[in-house]
Amino acid sequence: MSSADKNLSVFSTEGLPDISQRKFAIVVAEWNSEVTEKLFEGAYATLIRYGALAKNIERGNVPGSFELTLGAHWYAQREDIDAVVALGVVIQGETKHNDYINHAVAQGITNVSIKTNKPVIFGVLTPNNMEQALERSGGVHGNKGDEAAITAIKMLGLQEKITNRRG
Ligand SMILES: Nc1c(NC[C@H](O)[C@H](O)[C@H](O)CO)[nH]c(=O)[nH]c1=O
Ligand SMILES: CC(=O)[C@@H](O)COP(=O)(O)O
Repeated sequence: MSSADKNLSVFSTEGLPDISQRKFAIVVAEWNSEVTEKLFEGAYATLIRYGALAKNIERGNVPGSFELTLGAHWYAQREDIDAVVALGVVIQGETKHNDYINHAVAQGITNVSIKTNKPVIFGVLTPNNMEQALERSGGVHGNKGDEAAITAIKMLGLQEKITNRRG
């Protein structure tokens, strides 16, 4: 199913865990900031809506999506951070540069998540053009930032269930 068939901001909220004591980091790429700011707004608002406290949400900017991996790693290594949301927008250019960035950051974020044993969420848009980016950052297809935040919350819920750990 593509984003065109499933609005990124529509999701089941059944059984979400209590996140009032959980700490989140949101790492935001500055490239295409008109879009990444909207992703951030969506992610931040979703965390707050489902119970996170503003004082428990930290933001860090990185220059481009390629740097999301290291930014996420620095946050995920911190003992007090429970989950990290990485937000970026890599728009296809004339060359394959975007492919290298996309693959590197997808793999990099996966590695950080496994290495630190924490949810590190891939909130990176990989559109063909700015129009597709805008459609997925608060436009007709919803907001990937909302989806990334709810994914972080759901993974914390699963972690609690599997490990019997309360936040
Ligand atoms: N073209 C885009 C980039 N490019 C920059 C890289 O992410 C990186 O900062 C640079 O290669 C230095 O390591 N980044 C995006 O997030 N989005 C783009 O469309
Ligand atoms: C995805 C990018 O980094 C972008 O600047 C590359 O554009 P191009 O492929 O046209 O050089």
